Amino acid sequence: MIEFKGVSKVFKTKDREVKALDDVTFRVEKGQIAGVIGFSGAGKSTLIRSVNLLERPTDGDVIVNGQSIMSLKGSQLQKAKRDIGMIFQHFNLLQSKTVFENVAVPLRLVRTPQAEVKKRVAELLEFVGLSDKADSYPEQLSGGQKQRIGIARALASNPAVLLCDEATSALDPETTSAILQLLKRVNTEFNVTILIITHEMGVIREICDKVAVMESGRIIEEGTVLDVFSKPQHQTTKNFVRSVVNDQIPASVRRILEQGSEKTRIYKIEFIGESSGKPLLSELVRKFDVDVNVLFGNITEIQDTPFGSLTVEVQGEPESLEAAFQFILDKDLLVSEVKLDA
Ligand SMILES: Nc1ncnc2c1ncn2[C@@H]1O[C@H](COP(=O)(O)OP(=O)(O)OP(=O)(O)O)[C@@H](O)[C@H]1O
Repeated sequence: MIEFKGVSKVFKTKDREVKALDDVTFRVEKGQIAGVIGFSGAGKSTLIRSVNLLERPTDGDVIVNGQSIMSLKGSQLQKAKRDIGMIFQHFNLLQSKTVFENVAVPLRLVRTPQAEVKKRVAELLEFVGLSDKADSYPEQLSGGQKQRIGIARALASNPAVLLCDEATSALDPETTSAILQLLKRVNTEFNVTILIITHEMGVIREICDKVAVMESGRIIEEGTVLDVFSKPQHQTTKNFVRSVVNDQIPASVRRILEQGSEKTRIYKIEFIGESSGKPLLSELVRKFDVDVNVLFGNITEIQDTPFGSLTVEVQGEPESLEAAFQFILDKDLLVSEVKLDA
């Protein structure tokens, strides 16, 4: 569990002060995967680095696994930090050490006996699928392989919490997906709570349960990933959602709208999960004297839940259209009429 309570951080430089975090309150439950998204400079790195005190907040409190990390000192703080693993955008591996020795670093720090080190590193390399690379050096690995080693190293001390600082930003889309799936396994197999910071909404969509959107050091919106994707409130959030779910009116639909006819209406039916637009469409055709054409479909998956919209054209006499519209309104579906100025 990670909890930020009114956390602020002010950086003082020679000529000015920067408020990198401004009264941030946010909670990640045990076993959750939470993502924080924001543009460059929003304060994401400062936020994630405050969890293990790589940055010490100037105000507020950070609670990790039930204890205020900021009140700890000396050996107690070291012990608490061992319970927090971290992976980085540029992997931060030691270039002069083998893969085996890189993964062993946290174990060596606490003087783990050699036989135990060997056993644990072998387990970890197997978990990340790189048992055959134990004697290689980081420069001999691909980006994805380096991040797998970063993950193995971060897990060496059996942490309850894993911090991911733009962990996939340097990777291509396919490798990103493989690393995200590995993080999902870390979460489900070891019940590790994961906090991810990213500027890519695709990362949030693929593995997060919860998301917070940051801007100018503040959290401007937060919620479950499904809620934030389906009902984004803030313009910045809408822009992030748009980067993975295209909700613009396509040119072909625009042309129909421009022609404008009282015998045609266009609707966008949004759906989440099991409910889909299909039964509605066949019912419309059966019950009313209208024709229905699907103009545009847009379906994505948030974790394993289908999410998207269908844009349909309904044609008929004005009274049939009105009756069909009332029927749609009575349904428990998110339906809106598509208009040019929308
Ligand atoms: N050590 C520092 N000294 C002074 N200002 C800093 C320092 N670290 C960060 N800042 C400032 O704090 C603000 C937040 O920075 P931060 O790196 O947390 O943002 P970010 O969202 O992680 O951005 P990016 O995605 O570019 O890393 C920025 O205005 C940045 O310039």
